[in-house]
Amino acid sequence: MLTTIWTVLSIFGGNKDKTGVEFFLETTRQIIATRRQSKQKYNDFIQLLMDVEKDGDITRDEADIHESHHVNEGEEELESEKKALNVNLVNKQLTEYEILAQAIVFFLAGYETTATTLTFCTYELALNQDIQDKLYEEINSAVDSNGEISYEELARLPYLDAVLSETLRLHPPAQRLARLASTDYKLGETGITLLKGQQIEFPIHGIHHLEEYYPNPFQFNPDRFLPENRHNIIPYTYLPFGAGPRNCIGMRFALLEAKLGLAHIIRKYRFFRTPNTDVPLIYKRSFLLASPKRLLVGIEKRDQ
Ligand code: HEM
Repeated sequence: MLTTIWTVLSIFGGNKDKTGVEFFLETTRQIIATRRQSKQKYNDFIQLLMDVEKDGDITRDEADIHESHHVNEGEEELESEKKALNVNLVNKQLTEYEILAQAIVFFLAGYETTATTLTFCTYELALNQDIQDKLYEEINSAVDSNGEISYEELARLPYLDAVLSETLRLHPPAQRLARLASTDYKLGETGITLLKGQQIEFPIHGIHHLEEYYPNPFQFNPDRFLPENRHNIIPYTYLPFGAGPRNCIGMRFALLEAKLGLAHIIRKYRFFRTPNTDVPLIYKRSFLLASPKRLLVGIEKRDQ
């Protein structure tokens, strides 16, 4: 796994410089060593991984079996999750190498993707003042007298959810998904048979921009994701977090984090288009993460 990460980072960086990975490896190694020495327990991700290493006893929580992407839920999906999550997961232990690999994936997958989502969201809000105003109204009506928003309150705000979902549709941070066929598989009546060992790629960005799934696909229109319209979205045509048993494990956390961040930012600041705002955006060539050459918007403090 680390070899793959190195390759990916080298491609991103455009050279074979391993300094970034080495920094993460060294930091994680040090954290693990210090904790082992002090025997102090922390309430965080690395501690969870260390506990798995120590106890060697991981069995799946019943609730995990029912997890799947909220708009991609179907019998087939749940069945495949059930199969995947019940296989070979008993008594899995992690080596230190695996702990390091997981920690790096979480650093990479966990930060860049959410930051990119919020960046694209501010861009769309800058271009669509009416949508920004509507979002501001919704958020303002939900905060308490201390300016705080509870988890329950955040989760029930339909327009905030719709704005982020539409951002993830129009600008999915991950461009593609990949799977390896574990067996020969005939694709319905298409005449196509996937061969065992073949890699299959799913162009998320392309699927999200097809007129037949999303009318007027290049328009930023959060209404598509409002509760009364959501049923129009065909399962597996909305894939910002992937799908199936190997979909994004950080999805719920990412949505919570992005919603909380956005709510606090929008309450205090307004985004707007400037002469330097590129419309449309100009992208760098990238095989994995969407990355514009530059993304400039104006920002001003709101009168409170
Ligand atoms: C807006 C934010 C995010 C987006 C758009 C995103 C997107 C994705 C996508 C498309 C995949 C591949 C899923 C598939 O192949 O079906 C993935 C996998 C993954 N993501 Fe995220 N992600 C986000 C945030 C996070 C966060 C916050 C974390 C961790 C805290 C995280 C951890 C992971 C991990 C560990 C995997 C690999 C899962 C596996 O292979 O089983 N992601 N993510």
